[in-house]
Amino acid sequence: MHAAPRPLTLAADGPLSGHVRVPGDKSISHRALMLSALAVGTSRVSGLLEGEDVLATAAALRACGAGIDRQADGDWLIDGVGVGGLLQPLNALDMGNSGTSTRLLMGLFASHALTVTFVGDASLSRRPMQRVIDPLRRMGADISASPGGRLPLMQRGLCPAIPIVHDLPVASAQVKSAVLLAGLNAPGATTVIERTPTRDHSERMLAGFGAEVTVEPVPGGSAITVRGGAELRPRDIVVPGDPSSAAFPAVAALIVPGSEVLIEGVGLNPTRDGLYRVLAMMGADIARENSRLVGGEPVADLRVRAGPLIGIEVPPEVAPSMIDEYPILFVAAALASGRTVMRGIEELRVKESDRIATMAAGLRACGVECEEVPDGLIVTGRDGAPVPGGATVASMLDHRIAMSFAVLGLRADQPVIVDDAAPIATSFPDFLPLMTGLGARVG
Ligand SMILES: O=C(O)C1=C[C@@H](OP(=O)(O)O)[C@@H](O)[C@H](O)C1
Ligand SMILES: C=C(OP(=O)(O)O)C(=O)O
Repeated sequence: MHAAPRPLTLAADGPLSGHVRVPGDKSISHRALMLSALAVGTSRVSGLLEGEDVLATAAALRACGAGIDRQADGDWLIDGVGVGGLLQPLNALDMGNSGTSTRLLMGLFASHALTVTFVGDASLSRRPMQRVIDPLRRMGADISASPGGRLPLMQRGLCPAIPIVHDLPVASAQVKSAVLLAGLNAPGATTVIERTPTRDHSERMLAGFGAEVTVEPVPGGSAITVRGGAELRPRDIVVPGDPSSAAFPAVAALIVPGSEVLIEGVGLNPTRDGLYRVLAMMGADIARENSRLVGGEPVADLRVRAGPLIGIEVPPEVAPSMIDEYPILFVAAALASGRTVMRGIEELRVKESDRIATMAAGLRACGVECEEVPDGLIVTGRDGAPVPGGATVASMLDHRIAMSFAVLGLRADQPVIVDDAAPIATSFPDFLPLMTGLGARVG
């Protein structure tokens, strides 16, 4: 997908300022397309993230019979085929760099009698799929994966699927969602037991489309149950701004002295807002203004002002609510005073890259002291002093690594060169114009 590497360096000559709006939430955008494609009739989605990951989901659903079109006003119209109504795709489905597309679509196709081949880029082809293969096999899918339970893989679904109770072995919203999506076309109740809460967009949106979903406390967690067989009703969805994307301008504003930035319309679902809670514990000045509900999701404008940050021990239980935000938290920690200890985050090792190892290597190259441990990273902050920089860092086909080091460059004595910024287009295609609009300079 990404041809020639595109290096990127950002710098700041003075404070960042302005009002910005980040693109639509990636998790919600994937789910809006998938559930609309299974509804009977036409759904409208406003604010859909038009990043490569979400476009991979759209292309896959289109290849299986859903009508998916972008309107001149930027809204997307989706003509659904009904639960169980997807058609046999003619070619392999290319998931690009997107774990969410792959795992959720595997679930969705597991209850269709279709043979589907999933392929992806070099990063996605290294990521573990066994965590979805296991429950989907129990639901009746026949899956042949590459060694280690990886892509490329071929799957033959069963229609209807067999309802199961699945106790999640890892805290993963993708696995939870895959099982619930398969359960839509299974007779009776399909239940996922979750020990630690993870993002609940699937549960919220399934209920919004008219599926019967219940969440009940069970010893040591909660049981999320979907009842199969219900017809999904089309609906209009407004996608809030992505808190995971907002994290980059937010941390940029915190670390560039004198900055004040307003980020409008940021989704702050409590299963997603961990970074903002942790930054507040570190002393960050981030005010939530104009709190409201958008499309059933809590949203606010974030006013971020630069100021000193204090290193802390980040409570491991917060991890699922900010799992994608650790790379940029490592950057904030690099500018804080004292040590920031971030543990219980071994899941970072199986994202688009090993985010602990990739960030540790790049931070060290930029002169930041850090200690990698099996389940995390301990960063010794520079107490507000700029990092030395003067290094080229590898983004490893990982959008969040690329954006994190671009932001670090804003507070570095010498340039921080990101070797390849092309992956940023997977989740935040307008990252660069947004950052330059706030006063950053491409250096
Ligand atoms: O369900 C989702 O939309 C996502 C869940 C998380 O993955 P895991 O479920 O693998 O933790 C997250 O890292 C990913 O960016 C999006
Ligand atoms: C991990 C991520 O996404 P995915 O799993 O969908 O590739 C991410 O966006 O940081």
